[in-house]
Amino acid sequence: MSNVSSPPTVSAQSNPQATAEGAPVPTRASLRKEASVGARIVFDKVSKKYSGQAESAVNEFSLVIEPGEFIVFVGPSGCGKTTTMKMVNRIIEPTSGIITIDGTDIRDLDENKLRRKIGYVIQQIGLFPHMTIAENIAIVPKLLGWSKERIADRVVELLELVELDPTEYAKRYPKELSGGQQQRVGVARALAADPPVMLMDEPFGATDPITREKLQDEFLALQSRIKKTIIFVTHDFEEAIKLGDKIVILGPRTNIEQFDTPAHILAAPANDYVAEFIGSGLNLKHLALLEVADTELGPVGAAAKDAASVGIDATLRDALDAVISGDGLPILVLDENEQPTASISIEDIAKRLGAEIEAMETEEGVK
Ligand SMILES: Nc1ncnc2c1ncn2[C@@H]1O[C@H](COP(=O)(O)OP(=O)(O)OP(=O)(O)O)[C@@H](O)[C@H]1O
Repeated sequence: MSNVSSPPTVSAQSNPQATAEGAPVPTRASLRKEASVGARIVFDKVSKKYSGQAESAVNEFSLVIEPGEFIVFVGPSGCGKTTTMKMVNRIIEPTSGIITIDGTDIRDLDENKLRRKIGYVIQQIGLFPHMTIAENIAIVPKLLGWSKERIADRVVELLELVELDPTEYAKRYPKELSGGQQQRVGVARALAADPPVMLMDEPFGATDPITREKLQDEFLALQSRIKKTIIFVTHDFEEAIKLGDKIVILGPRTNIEQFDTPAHILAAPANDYVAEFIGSGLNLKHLALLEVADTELGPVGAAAKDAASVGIDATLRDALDAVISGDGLPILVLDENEQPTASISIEDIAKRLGAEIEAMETEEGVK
């Protein structure tokens, strides 16, 4: 479950330079320059058996996550996603097995030190209602003994990072923000001390579909800049293919059914379990990973002058939606300057999809 009883202070994070011993006060530009990149996380035969349970919830789970990778754990309810994630910051202790971060066994790290390396974002957000947004974000830097000036600087930087205007939001209280805005603050707070690792447990799960999509897009853009190592738990396979560099599809007791890129999983599900999990919308989901720009397109003249249009940087999923809503006829493709540059038809889309799947299957076969 994604319930978290721990107070937000466990979502502590660290800046290696930022210790209570008193590091020099960096400027905002230097903070950005020093930003920690992700760490390598290795699970080696990690198991967890809760007392009173007949079977272990997590059973000999082994996985290597490289620095800066965005890994999504997806699987049915109760398969052990959250338990596995919470063992990384030692909210839950494994029964056996080893987890290392950058080569260090996490049991050899002081718990507080460990948690300062790890940002933690959960669905319930856990903002303190009696603290302003700025105070909420400042919790961990304060614990780390940062100067007032440095904290204030970091709060502004983080609010800008998550696209909330500091002058407008810093002094508000959580209840004065929408659910999506609160979730952005949750992300900002987890990033406060620049941790190399982020654990995210269904962070966007409680938001409506439109807000959720927006938060996903924003977070992807953010990750392309900050390059943390992320473990993200979700029930939602669509969310997994949109966000993950790689997806871990889990079966009962965290059995890894497939660990691969979204495109490979869609093109070549490892077994029936995965195929079933992906569901019948497989090809449609695949289209969301392909771009109009990389597709063989028709001439501008193939589309009617008043046809609908799609941007050259859109996905084939968007293009298909536009084609279908335009009665199935070819539509215009617009370049960066919004000028017609080509057309796209259902046949162009189908051809690209077929070629892509064939190429991936061949690649799989060669491996
Ligand atoms: N504190 C606990 N004590 C006993 N059993 C637990 C405890 N926490 C979880 N479990 C059990 O361990 C298994 C894995 O739970 P976990 O929350 O890790 O699954 P999950 O995949 O994250 O599920 P969900 O998607 O529903 O959040 C489940 O069978 C659950 O009932």
